[in-house]
Amino acid sequence: MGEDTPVLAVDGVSLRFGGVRALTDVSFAVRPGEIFSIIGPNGAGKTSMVNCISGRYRPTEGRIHFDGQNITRLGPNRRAGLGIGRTFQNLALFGHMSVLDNIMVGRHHLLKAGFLRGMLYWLGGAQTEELAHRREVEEIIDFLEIQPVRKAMAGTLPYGLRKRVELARAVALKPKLILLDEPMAGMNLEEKEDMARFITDLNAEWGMTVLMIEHDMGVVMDISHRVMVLDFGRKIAEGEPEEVMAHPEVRRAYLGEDAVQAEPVEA
Ligand SMILES: Nc1ncnc2c1ncn2[C@@H]1O[C@H](COP(=O)(O)OP(=O)(O)OP(=O)(O)O)[C@@H](O)[C@H]1O
Repeated sequence: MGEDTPVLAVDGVSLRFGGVRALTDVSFAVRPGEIFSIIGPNGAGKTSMVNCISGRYRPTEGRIHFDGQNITRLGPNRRAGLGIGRTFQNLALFGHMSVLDNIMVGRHHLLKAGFLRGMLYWLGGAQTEELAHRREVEEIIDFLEIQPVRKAMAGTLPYGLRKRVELARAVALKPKLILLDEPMAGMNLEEKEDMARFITDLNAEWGMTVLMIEHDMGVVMDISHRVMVLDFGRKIAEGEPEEVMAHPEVRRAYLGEDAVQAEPVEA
């Protein structure tokens, strides 16, 4: 596979719920090492698109390739196993479990040793594997700066920190592509700045390709390499942040038609 093969290629994806057209003929590709953001007004189809990629929804039409492989018909678990990780718009942590256990849960499918093998090789392979496993989890905990709360019950943490633990759990699966659904939602400015830094570091230092839905335009413009804009389920623009924001249809979708028309028009 060449370097130019996109990590993710979405081709002509449409999604209907009965009479509702959530997505209409959307195509785009995410390149290796990119932070790619999907923006758009409420109900534009952003979460629907992420759900089509993670396997939660099956597109009515179109194809999705991950790393060159057609994954359109695969279920969510197979896609996760291939290297697609995700976080959710609403928190999905086990509130009564410790931060450490919440993160370990994410990794269980990565352990090769099954029960029998574990019994046979307890003093050998499985134990070594378990140790390596723990070391990697500790590395993620250090990286996301959650050491001080590693033993705390996840449910007792402030919201911003819980979001970070959720990110840690997704990262623990070592995904090649991570889908972030509104990672900054409900955060204060400081929490947003921290989260933006973690996402850029994950991308730059750990080489993780990121596909993100985010409403906070400041963050999107700051950290995205490329942005796609959806409106009423259709793609209306795609490109680098500045060029997308200058696009007349994007301004119309965000600012309202009147605001755009009110601007002086050159003769
Ligand atoms: N499970 C569903 N059943 C029926 N309609 C749905 C379902 N999920 C989404 N829709 C509809 O599909 C359209 C796109 O919704 P979606 O949640 O993908 O938009 P969004 O851009 O993520 O919005 P928001 O920014 O508000 O989260 C909306 O009209 C929504 O009502």
